[in-house]
Amino acid sequence: MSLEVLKQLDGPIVLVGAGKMGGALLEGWLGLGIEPARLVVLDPNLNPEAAKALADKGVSANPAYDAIPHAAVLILAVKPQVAPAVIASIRGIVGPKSVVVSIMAGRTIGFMQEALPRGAAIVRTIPNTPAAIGKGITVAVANAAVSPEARAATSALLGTVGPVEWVESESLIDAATAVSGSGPAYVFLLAEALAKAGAAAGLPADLADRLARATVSGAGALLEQSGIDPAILRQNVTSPGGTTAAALAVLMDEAKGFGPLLTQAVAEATHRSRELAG
Ligand SMILES: NC(=O)C1=CN([C@@H]2O[C@H](COP(=O)(O)OP(=O)(O)OC[C@H]3O[C@@H](n4cnc5c(N)ncnc54)[C@H](O)[C@@H]3O)[C@@H](O)[C@H]2O)C=CC1
Ligand SMILES: O=C(O)[C@@H]1CCC=N1
Repeated sequence: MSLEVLKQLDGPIVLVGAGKMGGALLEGWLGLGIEPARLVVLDPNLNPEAAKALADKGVSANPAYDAIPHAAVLILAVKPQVAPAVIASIRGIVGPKSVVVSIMAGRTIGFMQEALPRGAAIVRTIPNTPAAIGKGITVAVANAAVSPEARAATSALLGTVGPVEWVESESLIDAATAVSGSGPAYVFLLAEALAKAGAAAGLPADLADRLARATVSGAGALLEQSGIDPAILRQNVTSPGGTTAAALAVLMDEAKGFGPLLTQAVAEATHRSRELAG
């Protein structure tokens, strides 16, 4: 269904910025059936091998700007700090029927409305890097110029790499950025810290790495596939008076445990997202 919506788009899907997040979306799209010929990738720092690999797949990489028709969907996936210069350079690709989808942390719809042609349809989103394997999640908010068709096209495009959660209030995007946008980094840090803690407890470092990796990915898969509340899954591991209870007494400390630490971390990330608005 979603790919059908994309096939009917009038114009290319233009990705501006193919770094870690733009590249993850691109990998997801190519892996999940988007026609490569629909895609245009603009990134001045693409290395020659990457540009050739895209061209070999049928993706247009760094064509001349004036050869690019108005985009059906244009995804802004550059750093928020370079947004003013980048938007100025791509304005010509934005036509009356284009929808501009920003994945930039912080940059507001108001900022983009100022920088893009008057009346542009804009969706501000925050995806995350598991999109590369079709396991992302995106939170999105639209401005008033986004038609139901443009919203459907955006949902279809981002929906190829995971669910899309539409919200009505733009202010929620900063907190969503702190939870799901940055969140994979917190989970990877957990894997790193668990491996180090295992080595400190006497395991050979390479075994500790394998155990931590398999534990984080296995627990994530169980959470996803079982659909069971994480608190119940936690209780299922925890025998009264056993080893897990001993560890959780530290991790669930009301003052110094995971809970207050993550609340503080998410508050800091939310604050930083607001600062990046510019
Ligand atoms: N990395 C992540 O997990 C997430 C990142 N984001 C957002 O995605 C955006 C990109 O972040 P990353 O991919 O991490 O950064 P990155 O630095 O890996 O990618 C940015 C890309 O933009 C390219 N670029 C620079 N100037 C350009 C121009 N004039 N035209 C086209 N491309 C240009 C760079 O060469 C680079 O490949 C940021 O705004 C970030 O806030 C959002 C959600 C998650
Ligand atoms: O760290 C950042 O600013 C970006 C936004 C969310 C994940 N990476």
